[in-house]
Amino acid sequence: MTSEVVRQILAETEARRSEMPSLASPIRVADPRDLPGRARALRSRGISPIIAEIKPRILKRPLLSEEVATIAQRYEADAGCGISVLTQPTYFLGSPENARVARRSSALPILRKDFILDERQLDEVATDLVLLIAAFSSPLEGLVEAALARDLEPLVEVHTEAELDLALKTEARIVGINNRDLSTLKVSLATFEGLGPLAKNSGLFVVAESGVETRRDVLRMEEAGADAILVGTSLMEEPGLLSVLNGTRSLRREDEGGDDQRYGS
Ligand SMILES: O=P(O)(O)OC[C@@H](O)[C@@H](O)c1c[nH]c2ccccc12
Repeated sequence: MTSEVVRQILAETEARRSEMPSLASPIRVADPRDLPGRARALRSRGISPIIAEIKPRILKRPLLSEEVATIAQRYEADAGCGISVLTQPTYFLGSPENARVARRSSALPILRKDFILDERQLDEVATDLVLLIAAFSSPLEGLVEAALARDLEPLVEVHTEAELDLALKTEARIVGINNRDLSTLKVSLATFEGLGPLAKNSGLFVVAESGVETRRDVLRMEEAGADAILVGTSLMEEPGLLSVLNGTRSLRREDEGGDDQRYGS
């Protein structure tokens, strides 16, 4: 079962397949950036690795290139671990250009977030990582291999144990466990707590995705084994929250409630 919104996105993507150019020249990013390496480096400094998302839908409008650049620079300055960029155009109001701008504007690894149904979509923009959704990106094994052949690190997203098993059968080294159920769009952090330890036992780099809003949520995901945590909505609403979520700035009680001072000085 899939939600109406997701069904619509999949139908649109499917319809675009007929216009996609053939595989003349598979794309290759010049100098791939290593997400797990950066996560390790941050962790050794006591910083929680947060993959911060650029998700225009939260602002209900597409972003100007300058805005994408500003957000990307802010995420890097606040010790983010990577940047996730929505490129899905209609529902999420993203674009491949946003991924290009984000990569130009910061030194962080860039994860492209879209609904990848066809190998040719991988050549639309050069990034460091690409999201493949186990429930939709089919055949998963083939798309994982196609990504790896381009030095494009696949992050395979799962929401159930069956999908995790599917991901484990591929060559993927990074798995994302989505706390949001794409059939109901409901979020529960307990999803990661159930599947995270299973994925970790398999030796994968494990990302907790969706529904994280507070420092407490971050610590809860780390407790359950998250190597990195992906956050979209709450950062788009308040970019300054990144330094609170990753623990580089603490939220002081006396500052709570004030607008600008909410996150301490
Ligand atoms: O906004 P949130 O709850 O912090 O979630 C971010 C991210 O996990 C979410 O945007 C996402 C997870 N998987 C996806 C697949 C497609 C589009 C978007 C997503």
